[in-house]
Amino acid sequence: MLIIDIQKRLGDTLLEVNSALPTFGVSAIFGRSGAGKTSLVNILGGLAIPDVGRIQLGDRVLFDGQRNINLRPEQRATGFVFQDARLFPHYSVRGNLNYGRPRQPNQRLFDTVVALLGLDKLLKRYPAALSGGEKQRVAIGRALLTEPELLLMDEPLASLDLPRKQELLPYLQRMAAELKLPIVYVSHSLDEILQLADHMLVLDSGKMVLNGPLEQMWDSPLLRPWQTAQEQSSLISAKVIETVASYEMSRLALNREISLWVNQLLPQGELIRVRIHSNQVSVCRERPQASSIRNVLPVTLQGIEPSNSGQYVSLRLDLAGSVLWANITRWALDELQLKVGEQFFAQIKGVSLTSADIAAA
Ligand SMILES: Nc1ncnc2c1ncn2[C@@H]1O[C@H](COP(=O)(O)OP(=O)(O)OP(=O)(O)O)[C@@H](O)[C@H]1O
Repeated sequence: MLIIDIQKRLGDTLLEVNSALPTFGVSAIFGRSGAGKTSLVNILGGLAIPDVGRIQLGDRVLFDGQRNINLRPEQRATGFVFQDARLFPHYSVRGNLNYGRPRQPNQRLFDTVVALLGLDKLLKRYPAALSGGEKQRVAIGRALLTEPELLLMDEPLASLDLPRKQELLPYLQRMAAELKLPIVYVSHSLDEILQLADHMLVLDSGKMVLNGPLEQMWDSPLLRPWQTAQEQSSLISAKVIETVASYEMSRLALNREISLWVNQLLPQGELIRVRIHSNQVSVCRERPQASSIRNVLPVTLQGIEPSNSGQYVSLRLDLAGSVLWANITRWALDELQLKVGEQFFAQIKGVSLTSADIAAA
């Protein structure tokens, strides 16, 4: 565990975090501008000092105010990746990658990182001849080659345009999946977090308001301010149990009886996280016959929440133990006379799920 129990006054804001993050996978730090995300990451890396508290990574104490322990950044074994790549312009890519490596560098790790980040063809180039996305890949490689025990990434995609972001995301996904290294990842983007993170900590005005596994945090009402009705969604993890190559569809098992078809060919046996937009889910009392919709799934109504605009309501449904949200009009709610505890069917179009909605879990 990465134990964080700190306080720091930042002007008018008191940053106060008391939490534990897992020491595997990607933990996203999310929140509004000025919430304290960068300050928290700087504190973890030793670039800023808390007023009081303790930070412990596994059994290593990085900071303990009471015991006067404050490891310097280089003693903490943390790698940093910032918004801008901060490469040395007079060093080649190879020179940048070698900067800050241990005295007896691990050649196998060098080869792995170069392959993982697709840097082999860039090694002789200088930063001026790299695109923004390529520079960030080098910055990430350089951080990994310092052989850190914790990688801190402060909005590494924020300075890139959308095509460059999309170019870099698969590298980050591969890196997160293949390296056994905890990553703390600051982001403004729920889309990015969906693609990368396993865990999410949300800060609001310096206070931690959410902290837990991504699926459990995803539909929290506290995240609503970031989501328009079109963006409201549920997040469900499931294993790929069947693929139909001729139709490019895959079936995900939600439990022994219930499964979800998605319009992607996915690797058999892989655990997948899928986002289902609430506007793409409709409900019906009877199972429709001969429908074009692939997914007609039994659900139980757990709750009905009004929307801000009052035009529609959000139904909280139990789908094989996972939460599924459906937005329907108030008119439909009145007509169907839905009551909490009732069982009926949810319909989800397989084609409503795109690659941006699907990530490895
Ligand atoms: N050294 C400091 N002294 C005084 N106030 C500070 C200091 N550092 C940060 N702050 C303030 O603390 C708050 C949190 O800043 P921080 O940069 O950590 O937020 P953030 O969530 O990373 O924001 P952004 O998403 O805009 O980068 C802001 O209001 C900022 O002005």
